[in-house]
Amino acid sequence: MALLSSSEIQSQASQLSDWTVEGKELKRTFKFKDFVQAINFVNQLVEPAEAAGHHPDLSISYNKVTVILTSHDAGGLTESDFEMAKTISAL
Ligand SMILES: C[C@H](O)[C@H](O)[C@H]1CNC2=NC(N)=NC(=O)C2=N1
Repeated sequence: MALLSSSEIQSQASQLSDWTVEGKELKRTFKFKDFVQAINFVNQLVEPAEAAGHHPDLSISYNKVTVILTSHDAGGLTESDFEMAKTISAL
């Protein structure tokens, strides 16, 4: 998947709420009631990530899950990252 230009990134990001572009990453923190709910959310990510062959970088801190999307192969943001952000937002 090809790297997006900065204008493509801006236009894609404008279609997403609650995600921020930070350098070569698309980032969002989700907050839950407790750790179990946070882990449930992480488990829900597994199937769409496997289906897309595109995997988020995750960090979990008690009831918060930070999701970072970047295309490691391409070395930056691609269409796959924005598609996965939309998929995750819709869970
Ligand atoms: C072979 C396999 O498709 C690749 O290793 C995929 C797997 N998942 C991936 N996920 C992400 N976020 N970036 C990648 O470059 C990537 N590469």
